[in-house]
This record gives sequence, structure tokens and C-alpha cells, in this order.
Amino acid sequence: MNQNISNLYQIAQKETRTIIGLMSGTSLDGLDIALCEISGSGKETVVKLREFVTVDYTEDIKIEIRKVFAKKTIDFEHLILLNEWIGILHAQMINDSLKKWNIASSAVDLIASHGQTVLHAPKFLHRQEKFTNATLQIGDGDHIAVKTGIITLSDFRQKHIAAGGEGAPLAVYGDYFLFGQKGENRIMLNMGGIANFTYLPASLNADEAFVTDTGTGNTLIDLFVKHNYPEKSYDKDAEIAQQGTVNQILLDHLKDNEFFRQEFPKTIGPELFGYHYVETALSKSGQNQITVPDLLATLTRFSAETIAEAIEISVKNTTHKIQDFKIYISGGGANNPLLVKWLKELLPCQFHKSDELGIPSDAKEAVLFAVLANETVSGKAFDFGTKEGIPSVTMGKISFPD
Ligand SMILES: Nc1ncnc2c1ncn2[C@@H]1O[C@H](COP(=O)(O)OP(=O)(O)OP(=O)(O)O)[C@@H](O)[C@H]1O
Ligand SMILES: CC(=O)N[C@H]1[C@@H]2OC[C@@H](O2)[C@@H](O)[C@@H]1O[C@H](C)C(=O)O
Repeated sequence: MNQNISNLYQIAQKETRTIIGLMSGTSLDGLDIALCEISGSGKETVVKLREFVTVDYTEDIKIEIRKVFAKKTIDFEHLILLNEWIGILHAQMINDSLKKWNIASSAVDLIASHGQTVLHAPKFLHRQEKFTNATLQIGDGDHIAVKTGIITLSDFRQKHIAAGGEGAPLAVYGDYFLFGQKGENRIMLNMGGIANFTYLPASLNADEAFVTDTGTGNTLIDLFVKHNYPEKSYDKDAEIAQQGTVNQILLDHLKDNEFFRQEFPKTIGPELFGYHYVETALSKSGQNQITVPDLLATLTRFSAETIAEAIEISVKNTTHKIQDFKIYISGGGANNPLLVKWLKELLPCQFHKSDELGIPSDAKEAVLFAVLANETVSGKAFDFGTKEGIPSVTMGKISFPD
């Protein structure tokens, strides 16, 4: 038997596996690295987060990714160069982090790499009948396996699409296993570049669990902060937006998009919620002369209202009242005081940070990929029922170091 297969077989049988989960999201801020000890699988999964770090992307990395990020027309050669380069960079970031933590690569069983999403094209966006949902994450797993010497699972989203999904959100697979709690209706709301939430029913009935993107989280806020203040990358603590007033006319135009009228579940990315989206709303509403603080206040309100409305609509489809739900927030947007204040005003639920459930909010998505790899190696395709958007599959392609 090939030694790699034998190693994998042994890893699958271990009581506890050491798995590094990696996530680099739509905000392009850096690579999240979560070193996890994982035992069990499915609902019996137990995760202990041993180490976590976000390795910031340098300006050079951000510039290179932005050349292809969420763009329909790109330099094709640049894309394939980046596919290899990001894999090599991520491997270096893992090796450096392991060194800092004083952990040998031989002590790590698996790496679970999300890669860098460069384009997300659900059918709703590309609208080409003969083509299916599509998404692309780059940073090839073979490079990570060879450069770290650790078996690597990567490219998780393709199986989801192959089995009928849109390739996202995958959060439900981790949220249900780790945070489902009998007797408590939970909403796990992640506000990254794009916002999404998982509904975890108090019954723990997997058939009722649900996940969807809601629209923009921070992506438009970040974009217009960078555009107006080149030295800043985001509106820290909503300092600028808090000086502004929401422009209701512009807000109405921002909310008037087919995406918000589509049925749930749905997924989206910065391909829709980009510069052009806001420019169009500004010109259609005749509000081009808006001040920067008013624009940022309006974009923050846009995120808050679309998140709240998506949650309200989804809750109406359950047998529960919104007051019966606890919302656990995570992602960078959970640190935006204005966004959180407005959400609290719009949704009469109890709000908590997902940190209270034992996983730091910043680490949650990287941990999710470690859990997905654990399931692929040691669990099974978990059955979430027949509803759309959560196919019963295990995910990730396996790369051996040699
Ligand atoms: N103190 C803060 N005040 C306001 N906004 C903040 C603060 N801290 C973080 N953010 C926002 O959070 C963003 C980063 O969020 P996060 O790292 O969760 O996104 P991501 O994982 O890249 O996105 P996604 O989950 O969509 O892939 C920043 O770009 C910024 O907009
Ligand atoms: C295609 C893609 O990378 N989507 C991300 C993005 O960031 C947030 C939201 O849009 C979510 O759908 C997804 O990531 C999380 C980890 C998910 O799949 O659950």
C-alpha cells in the first residue's frame, strides 16, 4: 500500500486529530490559521482550538489578488501564476506559524485549506442557462502539502456544487456540529465581507437547519473607505459612519435589487456588491453629492437592514417567534458598533458574541474548514434532509506531500 494511504488510514482511526484550518475571506485582510485538536465526528465532534493567528496579507499580496478578484475580465496568465503563488505563500505562513508555536509539522495530521476565492458565480449572477453554479478558490493544495509535508485537503466548494449547491455557505456543516443546542433556537450570524447566517433549531432536527448569505457585510463599507481615505482599509469602530446620517433615498435604491427578492437560500459575493453597485444607486437616486460620512452611514445601514430582513423572513418560515431566538455574532462586522447597534434595534432577539460558545469569533471560519476535513477523513456525508442548499456530502480534495 502507498505509505500516504496508510498514513491517512491511521489518521482516520485516531481518537484525536490535529488539524490546521485555513481561511482567507473576501475582505483580503490575511490568512486565518487555526490549529485544532478534533475528536469524534458529526454531532459528536469536539474541537479544542490550540492556536490561532491571522497572518496579515502584505500590500503586495493584496494588489496581486485584486488584479483578478471578483472581476469578469482578467489577465488569464496572472490567474494561474497566482494559483501557485498563493499556495506557496500559504504554506510559508503555516511553516512560520508552526515554528513560532514550537510545533513540528510531523505533529500535525492534516491541513484544511479554503484557498482564496477569486470569483463566485451562482446561476443567479451568470444567468447562462447551460452552465451550472460556479466558484473558484485558488492557492493549490499540492503546493501546501509538498511545502509543509502535511496531507492537505483543499477546494471544498466544488463537491457542494457537484451535489446541487451553490458552493456556499458551508458554515452550517460546522455550526450544526459544534453549536447546535437542544432547547435553544440559535442564529449564527457571521459578518465578514459578505454576511451569512445559520439557523440551528432548538429541536436539533437537522432537516430544519438552514443557511444563507444575506448580502454585503463589510465589503461596500471597506471599498468606499479605501476609495476616500487611501491610508485606511476599513471604518474602524464606525468612526466615520457615526458622524453621518443615513440617506433614505439612496438606501431605498441600494435595497432595490433582484438579489433581495430571490428565494432563500442564496449566495453572493463582491461580484455584485462592488463599486459599480453603489455608483449605480448613487446616480439613479440623484445622490452623487452625498458626503463620505453620510455614504458610509447609509452603507452600514444597508448591511444592517438586509441582514435583519433576511433573518426576519427566515424566522417567519419556522414555527417560532423572533423573540425566541438567540443570535451569536462573529466576523469582523461584529466589531462594528454602529452595525451591531442597528441590528439590535431591528431584531428583538438576545445578542451574544459567538466567542461565548468557546470558539473565538475571528477563528470560527478557519475552524469550520478543519471540521470539514475531519468529516471527510473520519466522518460521513451528514444528512440535512432534502431542502435546497445543504447537500449531504463530505468535501475537499486530498493532496499528499510526496
Ligand atoms: N473594529 C472594527 N470596526 C469596524 N469594522 C471592523 C472592525 N474590525 C473588523 N471590521 C470589519 O471586518 C472586516 C474583516 O472581516 P472578516 O475578517 O470577518 O472578513 P472575511 O473573513 O474576509 O470575509 P468573508 O467571511 O465574507 O469571507 C474588515 O475589513 C472590517 O470591515
Ligand atoms: C464563495 C465564498 O468564498 N463565499 C464565502 C463568502 O464569505 C462569507 C460568505 O461569502 C460565505 O458564503 C462564504 O464563506 C463561508 C466561510 C461559508 O461558506 O460558510
